[in-house]
Amino acid sequence: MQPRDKIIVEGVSFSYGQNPVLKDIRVTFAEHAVTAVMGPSGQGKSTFLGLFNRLWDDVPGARMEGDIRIRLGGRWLSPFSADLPLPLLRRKVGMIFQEPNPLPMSIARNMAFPLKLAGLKDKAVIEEKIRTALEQAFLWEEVKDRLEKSALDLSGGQKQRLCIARALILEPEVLLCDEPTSSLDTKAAGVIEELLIQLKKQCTIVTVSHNPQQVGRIADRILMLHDGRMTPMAPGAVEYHA
Ligand SMILES: Nc1ncnc2c1ncn2[C@@H]1O[C@H](COP(=O)(O)OP(=O)(O)OP(=O)(O)O)[C@@H](O)[C@H]1O
Repeated sequence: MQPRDKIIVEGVSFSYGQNPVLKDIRVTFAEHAVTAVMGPSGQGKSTFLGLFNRLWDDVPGARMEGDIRIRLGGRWLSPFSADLPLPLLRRKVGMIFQEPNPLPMSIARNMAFPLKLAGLKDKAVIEEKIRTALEQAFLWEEVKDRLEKSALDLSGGQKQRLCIARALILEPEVLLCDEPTSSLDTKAAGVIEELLIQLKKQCTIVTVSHNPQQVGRIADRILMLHDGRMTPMAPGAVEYHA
């Protein structure tokens, strides 16, 4: 069966003030796939990723033209739609970053935090959701006996899996990953790679990576960003120096 589109990007250009970064990008993203965005440093990969959850809303002078549609809850919506308030958009389009960013509080409170922001109060439901998300992120077994301990004492790889679990707890339909393994050692990075492959069953994943080997292992599709333009790459054809 042909995979369905999850995201459609139509003629998107983006600039920071006088600095044009993205030029007339037209691309679609398939549901339940890992799509990797590659390209040399400073070409706009993070900028592109951040368009899907309006990360650049508050940057002075930032301007986007064109259209983005994301199929959320069965409806095609623009991230800028009045039907999609920013907190809801960010629940449905989760994001993880290069440096894991747990909050300076316990593992359990890190996990409960987004649920409480979303208005959930039932303690038993929160506990169940925490367990499910930590299991999905391959972290439960490692932390189940230390949920009340500080998240800051976890290893780098564990912190990144905690951040993934914290995004998953909101049941996102899209997960944006901005170089999610670049601060990790090879072993910890391998766990995250395996995790992303598993997570595409439940989410559509768009990941930025500088690592052609990694992309070869995890991506169903590769897009190269260069000079503001985006081009699909054949698997195996990816070779560049960042
Ligand atoms: N908040 C911002 N304000 C102004 N310019 C920015 C901002 N963020 C990024 N830029 C500029 O936009 C361009 C693209 O940056 P971006 O971080 O998106 O590239 P990248 O491909 O993700 O880079 P890298 O691979 O090094 O992470 C760069 O010229 C950068 O200086």
